[in-house]
Amino acid sequence: MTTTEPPPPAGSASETTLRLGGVELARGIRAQVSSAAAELSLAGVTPRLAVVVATDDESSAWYVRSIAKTAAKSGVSCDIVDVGADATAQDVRTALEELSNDTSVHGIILQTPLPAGADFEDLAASIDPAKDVDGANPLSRGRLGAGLPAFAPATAAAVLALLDHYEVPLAGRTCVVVGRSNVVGKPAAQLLLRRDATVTICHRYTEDLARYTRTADVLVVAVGRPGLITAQHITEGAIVIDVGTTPTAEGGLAGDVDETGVSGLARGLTPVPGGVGPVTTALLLHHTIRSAQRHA
Ligand SMILES: NC(=O)C1=CN([C@@H]2O[C@H](COP(=O)(O)OP(=O)(O)OC[C@H]3O[C@@H](n4cnc5c(N)ncnc54)[C@H](OP(=O)(O)O)[C@@H]3O)[C@@H](O)[C@H]2O)C=CC1
Ligand SMILES: Nc1nc(=O)c2c([nH]1)NC[C@@H]1CN(c3ccc(C(=O)N[C@@H](CCC(=O)O)C(=O)O)cc3)C=[N+]21
Repeated sequence: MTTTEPPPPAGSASETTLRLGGVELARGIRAQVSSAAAELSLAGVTPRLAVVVATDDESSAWYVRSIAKTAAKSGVSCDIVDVGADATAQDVRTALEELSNDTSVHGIILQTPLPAGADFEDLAASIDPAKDVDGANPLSRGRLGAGLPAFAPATAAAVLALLDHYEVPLAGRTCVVVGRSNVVGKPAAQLLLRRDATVTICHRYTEDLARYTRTADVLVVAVGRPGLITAQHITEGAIVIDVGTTPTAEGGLAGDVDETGVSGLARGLTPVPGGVGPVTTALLLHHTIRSAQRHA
């Protein structure tokens, strides 16, 4: 066995897979956030986001660090409210209620996962819908599903923002979403449906996953299992959005898609890191700005 992979020969098919990076797009969104934050501050309002954490999960920690760093650079004030991984559901609820009642707070996000015995859907109902910048309150979810104005979960919004940024047509196209969490898979599917795509949702109980994913013009994968999607799961020319972010032993992040395997087959693939993640963070702040503007 060789320890290093030989580079692909010049002119090989892998050159045709476009890297659908999110860093540039995120930068643009952050620039909008910064100028809107500056305008708000002239009006005496400091946009403020509160992140409620009750987990030691590494993937969540990555995200929280990324939110705090990006907020600091963009003129958004960010409070990390860490109630501890041993918090009770009532501890989390109390924190969410206090932040909902605090008029200086414009955005609230509750990180997943939660401690055993704390139900996300149940707790998210305590987030003031006006401050629900990650679309977690069942009221926001229902409105989104009904096609009414509401904040979409930032990750699902980031999937659509990337597809739009790279001008991927959606109306009438076949989109397959792998993963059905309320935070990512389900809302992403709803947003795609709203854009007139034909949408299939796959999950743990889907038999013969590849049978469905191979039908996809656009494949969105949000599972959290590195290497789940291989060359046999996609059809030539597919656009693949990899939402997965699993921390690796080396301190990096791994997506759900076997990048080497699908390269040359997919028309485009989002990298991990540097794809959906940065756009998610930027959009969360963008939502916070919109909430602060309404408040002002
Ligand atoms: N980049 C970003 O901005 C973000 C990245 N993430 C990452 O995305 C990933 C998914 O997050 P999240 O939705 O919260 O995770 P969840 O664990 O809540 O959901 C995972 C989903 O994947 C499904 N699933 C599990 N195994 C399989 C399988 N073998 N085949 C098909 N489906 C499967 C599950 O199905 P079932 O429902 O049947 O159990 C479930 O619906 C994680 O890696 C997370 O870190 C999350 C949010 C933002
Ligand atoms: N209620 C809730 N909503 C979430 O959206 C949510 C959550 N809980 N719990 C944890 C997961 C994980 N997640 C990530 C988002 C961005 C990056 C991200 O920005 N990653 C960068 C790298 C980060 C960095 O460089 O600091 C990248 O992919 O390039 C990672 C992970 C959101 N999640």
